[in-house]
Amino acid sequence: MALGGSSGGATIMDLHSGALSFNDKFINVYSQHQDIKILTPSDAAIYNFVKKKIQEAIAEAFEIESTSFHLTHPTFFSRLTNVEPTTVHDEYWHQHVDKITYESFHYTSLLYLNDYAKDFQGGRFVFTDDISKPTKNTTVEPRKGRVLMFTSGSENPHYVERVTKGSRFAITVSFTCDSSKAIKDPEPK
Ligand SMILES: O=C(O)CCC(=O)C(=O)O
Ligand SMILES: [Fe+2]
Repeated sequence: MALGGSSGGATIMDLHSGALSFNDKFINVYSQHQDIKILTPSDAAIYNFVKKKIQEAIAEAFEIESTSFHLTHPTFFSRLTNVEPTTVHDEYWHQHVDKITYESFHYTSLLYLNDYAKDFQGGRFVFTDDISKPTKNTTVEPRKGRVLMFTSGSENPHYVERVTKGSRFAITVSFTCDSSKAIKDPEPK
């Protein structure tokens, strides 16, 4: 992320494609920085180990076979801040359904990399019961190492509160049941 960064409040780096926010657009960090090890063999091994653990946890929680769903794209790091948005990509606080935003998703997981209230203010994850007229919320406070897993359809509309202070880091690890949308584990780049 140090090689780019949005001019607004949301920076993403997709491990699969190499898309990295850069001012108000995206660059491909893999093709533009071939001289730099973006993903070392040990980074890739850690990612793939964590992905496998999350996949097993989803299989257990939702009582499905871990072989029946696969990693899909995008799978990305995110950094959210209170900087004013410059494009719609920066507006992370809108309610949405992941399956609509990211068509291939069936299971979404988030691994939080730093702590709500300590490293940043705001930025809690909120499930709403009705996307057009919410009447109740379930709120998740990001904490380093905490994993949130949910099905990506219209049963789980959600949003992220605006960050008011600090930087919030997370990684989205997404899964599909459609084997034609499966991607290989990220490799060293
Ligand atoms: O970072 C999060 O907690 C969730 C972000 C989100 O909802 C998304 O990228 O679809
Ligand atoms: Fe989402």
